[in-house]
Amino acid sequence: MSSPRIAIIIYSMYGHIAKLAESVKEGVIAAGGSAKIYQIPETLPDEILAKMHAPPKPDYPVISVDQLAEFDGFLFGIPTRYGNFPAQWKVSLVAGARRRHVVAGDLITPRQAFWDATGQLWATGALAGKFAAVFVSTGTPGGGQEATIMNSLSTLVHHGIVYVPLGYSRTFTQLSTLTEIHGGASLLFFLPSFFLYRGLI
Ligand SMILES: Cc1cc2nc3c(=O)[nH]c(=O)nc-3n(C[C@H](O)[C@H](O)[C@H](O)COP(=O)(O)O)c2cc1C
Repeated sequence: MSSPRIAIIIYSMYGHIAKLAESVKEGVIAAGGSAKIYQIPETLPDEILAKMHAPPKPDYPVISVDQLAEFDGFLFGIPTRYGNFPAQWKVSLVAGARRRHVVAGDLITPRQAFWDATGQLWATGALAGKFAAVFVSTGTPGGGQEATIMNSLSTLVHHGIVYVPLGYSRTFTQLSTLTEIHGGASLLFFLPSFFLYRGLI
């Protein structure tokens, strides 16, 4: 059986998700697979990013929504915004979709957010039956890691993408330890179940 084609797809403004993505990739390799890291398009103009003290973007290829159908599985990296996607991933409110950025007095129309550009894929079921997991970064330990993942599920469900949970069956020790700070969705632990789900190991 051929290896599943896995895309690690991230947005990272300050580099934390990018760093996590490298660990996630190591986890895929350790589980016997391979994966490539992609980043979604930035929607903010450079002037705004500079005001937000954002460092230069990581050096990953930018993925378009049309490429999603080429993969069997996804690992989505989301830096939380109040327990939800950042607008680069998905503009959650209708009002937000009409938002304008003001730069030096000029109005700049933001680019369409990644998930918001997947209507055609949704309507044709192009991503149905593919597999996905989500990893997040937050600024604070109780900052909404699980809320962010839960809020991503509606998008996955609409596409018919199967969410692969971490679960506790193989991770109880790691997730119940009180000796270190950790989240509840460490990809290194979840990945073997991803491959099990695919019947690959
Ligand atoms: C508008 C906004 C909202 C945020 N909301 C939260 C939040 O609810 N909880 C939290 O812990 N961090 C929050 N953060 C911090 C980001 O999650 C954090 O900077 C991000 O995970 C860093 O990832 P990155 O370095 O890959 O961009 C927020 C940041 C911004 C700009």
